[in-house]
Order: sequence, then C-alpha cells, then structure tokens
Amino acid sequence: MRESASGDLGAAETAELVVEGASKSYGRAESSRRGASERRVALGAVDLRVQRGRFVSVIGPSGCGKSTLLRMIAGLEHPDAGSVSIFGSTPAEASEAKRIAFMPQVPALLPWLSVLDNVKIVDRVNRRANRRRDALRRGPESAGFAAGAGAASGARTGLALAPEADPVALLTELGLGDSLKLLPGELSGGMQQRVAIARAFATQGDVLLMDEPFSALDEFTRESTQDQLLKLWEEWRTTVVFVTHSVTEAVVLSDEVVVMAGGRGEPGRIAAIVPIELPRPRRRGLLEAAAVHEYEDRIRAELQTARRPPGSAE
Ligand SMILES: Nc1ncnc2c1ncn2[C@@H]1O[C@H](COP(=O)(O)OP(=O)(O)OP(=O)(O)O)[C@@H](O)[C@H]1O
Repeated sequence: MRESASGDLGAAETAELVVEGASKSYGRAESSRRGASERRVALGAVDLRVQRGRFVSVIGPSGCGKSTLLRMIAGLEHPDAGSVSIFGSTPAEASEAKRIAFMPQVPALLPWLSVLDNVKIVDRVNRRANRRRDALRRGPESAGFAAGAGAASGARTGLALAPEADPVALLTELGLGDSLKLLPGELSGGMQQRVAIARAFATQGDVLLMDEPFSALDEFTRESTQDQLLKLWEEWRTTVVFVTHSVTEAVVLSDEVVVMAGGRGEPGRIAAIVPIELPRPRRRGLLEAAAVHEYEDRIRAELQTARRPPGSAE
C-alpha cells in the first residue's frame, strides 16, 4: 500500500472508504397529472466498505445503480440519505484535495493537446489545488492563502498529500513512450484509454473510480489494457472502485467483486460480495484457468440469484 506523504494516516484519516445507508432517487417527488409519483429509487440504502489499497469491482444488471454509486463516491451526486466517507473525508473535501480520480467510459481527452499534454493537464487544471496542497505540506502558516477554507479543511481532515507522478514515466510504463507527441485523433481506442489511465494515475489520488472504462475496446485490446492497469495498480496500490459488465474482467482485476441487484423498477442494492483470492501479481497468461472459471461461475450464480426479487423463493 502506498503511504501518505506524511508517512502514515493522519489523525482524522481512516483506512476505509465507507458508504453507509446511502440511497438515491431521481425524478420529481410530487405526483404527476396521472396521480403517480414520478420519483424512482435508483439505489436503496447501500452499505459498502472498501479497505484502502484494495481493487474492488462492481457488477450487476443494467440500471441497478452501479454508476450512481460510483458518482456518489466521487461526490458528483449527493445521497438523499446516508453518507459517503473517503478515508475520513467527505467526497467534496477529497475531490478538492485531488484525492479522487474519475475515469469514465469514454476517455474524454482534449483533441488539440498531445498525449503528454493530456496527462500534464491534470497538473495545470489543478494548479490551485496544488498550491493548497504544497502549502498544507509546509504547514498552514507557511503561505498567505494557506489560511483559506480549503487549507483549513485539509488540516482538519488530516488529508495525506501525495506528490505528483511523472507523466512521461507513466506513459512509458503504459507502452506510450513513442507516442508522447501524437494527438488523440492519431491513437487507437485502446491507446486513448491508456492515456486516460495515465492521466488518472497522474493525479496520484487515493481513490480511482472507473466506470466501464474498457467496454468499448475489442477483446484483445481489452485484455492487454487490463494487464497494463494491473501492472500499474500493483505498483501504486491506489484504492480502485471499478464498474464493469464483464464477469471475467471483474475476477481478473479484483480483490473483491460487489454483486449488485435491482433495476427495472427495483431499487439497486448489494446482493453479495465475493472475495477473489487469486495470487498476485496477476496477468492473464499467468492465471490458472480453472481457478478463474470457478470464480466466474460463482459470480454468475450470485447474479442469477440477484435477479430474483428479494424474499422470493427459488
Ligand atoms: N441523472 C439521472 N436522472 C434520472 N434518472 C437517472 C439518472 N441517473 C440514473 N438514473 C436512473 O437510475 C437508475 C440507475 O442508473 P445507473 O446509471 O446508476 O445504473 P447502472 O447500473 O450504472 O446501469 P448501466 O449498467 O446500464 O450503466 C436507472 O433507472 C437510471 O435510469
């Protein structure tokens, strides 16, 4: 596990990302003209605990609330009830201190910037956060602006402040060392996703949230990109929450697979958590096929069970 810049966890910092009783509904609360409420419960009261440094995948049928859960952890959605704690901080505090990296399905690279500049942009866009972070490293009294609300909240929450990663080294590690000057339009889909991975790791956040990042890739590219991600993750041990529809992908990458149920009118809920005890370092070629299949079968069975409404007989 990567240690915080201060060497260990701060006073207010915890070793877990905790989602507690978090629920989320969409739509209008008042009744429509036809008399029925248009409010839909996307997530019921969801509880989830992720240990620092773990790789956790979330899998479940379409509409069960996987992305909603991820967006709540990212602070992009607020739960109607319940709470989210990122190692003791609120999602807003964690994202202000650049501790959350979010990677959507589409790489969202800036088309006019080179590969290298697309990774470096993390630093430019977050210059304000960087200044605050540097000031926090030196102590709250060391800079004029350090007495501001952000610095105060950082000190209060004991946020660990990570150093920046070297974008060139990251891109080289992801096999893009020869493509630094290319534009995104000159890259394949797999290469674009690897730039997005480099950008996500470049933030050196404590949590990396990935929403079906490889779903648009062909099978071969998907597998090699998974291997690249595994290699990087094994080095950095960032806490990852990874949404996927692929059972195999979830098994190959994860320490734990969270199986969700719901959707189609049912509130999303966590139906099961399956620990994956395959040895690391993991690479596709190194994994024992029978062991992978066993986990795949177990998760498929959990998904089948989860399709039945809660309380229904087999
Ligand atoms: N911004 C929104 N406004 C209204 N309804 C929403 C919104 N976001 C999600 N929903 C609804 O909440 C439910 C859960 O959606 P969510 O995208 O979290 O599911 P998901 O499991 O990620 O689905 P998929 O696997 O298809 O991406 C769905 O019924 C969806 O229609």
